[in-house]
Amino acid sequence: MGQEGGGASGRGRCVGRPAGAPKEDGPSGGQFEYLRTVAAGMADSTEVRELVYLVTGGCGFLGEHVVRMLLQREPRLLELRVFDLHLGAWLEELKTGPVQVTAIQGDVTQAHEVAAAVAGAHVVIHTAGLVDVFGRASPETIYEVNVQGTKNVIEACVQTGTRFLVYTSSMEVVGPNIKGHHFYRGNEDTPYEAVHRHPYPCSKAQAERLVLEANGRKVHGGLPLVTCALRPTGIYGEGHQIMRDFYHQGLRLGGRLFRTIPASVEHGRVYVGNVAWMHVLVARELQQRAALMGGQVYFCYDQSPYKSYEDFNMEFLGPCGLRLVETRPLVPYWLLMLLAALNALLQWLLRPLLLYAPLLNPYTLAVANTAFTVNTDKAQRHFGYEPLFSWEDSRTRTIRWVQAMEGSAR
Ligand SMILES: NC(=O)C1=CN([C@@H]2O[C@H](COP(=O)(O)OP(=O)(O)OC[C@H]3O[C@@H](n4cnc5c(N)ncnc54)[C@H](O)[C@@H]3O)[C@@H](O)[C@H]2O)C=CC1
Ligand SMILES: C[C@@H](CO)CCC[C@@H](C)[C@H]1CC[C@H]2[C@@H]3[C@H](O)CC4=CC(=O)CC[C@]4(C)[C@H]3CC[C@]12C
Repeated sequence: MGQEGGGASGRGRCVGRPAGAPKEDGPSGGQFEYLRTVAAGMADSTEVRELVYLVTGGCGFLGEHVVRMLLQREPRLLELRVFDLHLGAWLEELKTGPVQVTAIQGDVTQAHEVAAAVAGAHVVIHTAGLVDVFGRASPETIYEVNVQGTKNVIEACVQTGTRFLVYTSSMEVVGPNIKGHHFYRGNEDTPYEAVHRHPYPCSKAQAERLVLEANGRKVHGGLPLVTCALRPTGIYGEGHQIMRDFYHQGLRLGGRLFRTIPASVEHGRVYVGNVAWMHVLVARELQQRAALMGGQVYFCYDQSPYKSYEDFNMEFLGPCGLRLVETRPLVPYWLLMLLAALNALLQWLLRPLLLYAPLLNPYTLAVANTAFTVNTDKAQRHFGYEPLFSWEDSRTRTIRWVQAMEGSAR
């Protein structure tokens, strides 16, 4: 097996043991024009339908796009199992096509529920997770879902004989680290001190390590388990809850957003449709190129431009009437740090009464102010990945989604 994982290979360190608490509902899916088109254009091929796929977290922001992309672009699909704590009503519309779509309401922290869902599947795409950097979940459950949940998925594959496992990891497995080191146009082999303290990156790093270390384990039936991990940078597109939060914040402030991050601090972003496509492609090619791809990590990338987080968001929010005030942050960084700390204190004080989880907290401020961009072609070299959606297409689709939200916001 080709070992390319080196510096940024996720052999990171976590300071302190992470743990977590239940996550809020992910955004309901189904209302995006592209996704409806994808569903309508379900794969129609002469290939034999014989494969069973399971997507955990299949009703989440990314999960929904993966589910729909599989239906459109995996012609060998016989059954698609969608496993999630919160099932979306939109799943019903997918049950009219040639693929059997099985909705399974379940919890990845419950090993028996995972084993029942995995049994008989040829491929598992594990996207389920608590994506929380806002303090909504206590550390214990972040660990429970992201690490123990992943252990349950791995053991279910081994016990039931499922041989192919794709894990949705994250750029956060690498960085930004707690020292604020910039990661500039890095790749999967770039040396970087991946040291974390926050429960979310710690849990993702531990889960990724478990998945990669499971590669080659014998599953029921004696054949080896083949695993790999995909590391998206900041995903954007139809259904992105944080983009929705920024939009509504701008509406509340009279159409203005106030810059808090220097324009020079570039943050990697990738369109959700391209991330979904990479999941579909890697799951297919993993079956053909196990020796090369097994145990590997791949950053998710496309032609989305390198910009600061706020400037990138304005590519979509600007055409929808919002304006980013000032070309440089209005308030000094030390004052932002103070405000972020006050938000964290308020969250702690109010927790017995209500959940106060603003976008600005010490962790999000530090991450947003640390450049992290990737420049790699490993996915292209290993399994022929090319983005399915151009930057222009990704931008147009996202703008249309915000505009559709605008209609509902009036
Ligand atoms: N959103 C982003 O920018 C990025 C996300 N990722 C990863 O992508 C994956 C999906 O993230 P998103 O779609 O953004 O999040 P999301 O919160 O929209 O989707 C996560 C899904 O997992 C489900 N889930 C949560 N706990 C569960 C449990 N105990 N049992 C079963 N299902 C459970 C949720 O109900 C939800 O549908 C996550 O693993 C995340 O770490 C990685 C890089 C960037
Ligand atoms: C100064 C604050 C208020 O203006 C910061 C506002 C932006 C932040 C909310 C985001 C900046 C960077 C984002 C993270 C990044 O894209 C990497 C991620 C990877 C994941 O796996 C999950 C999401 C996230 C942690 C993402 C979350 C939001 C930001 C911190």
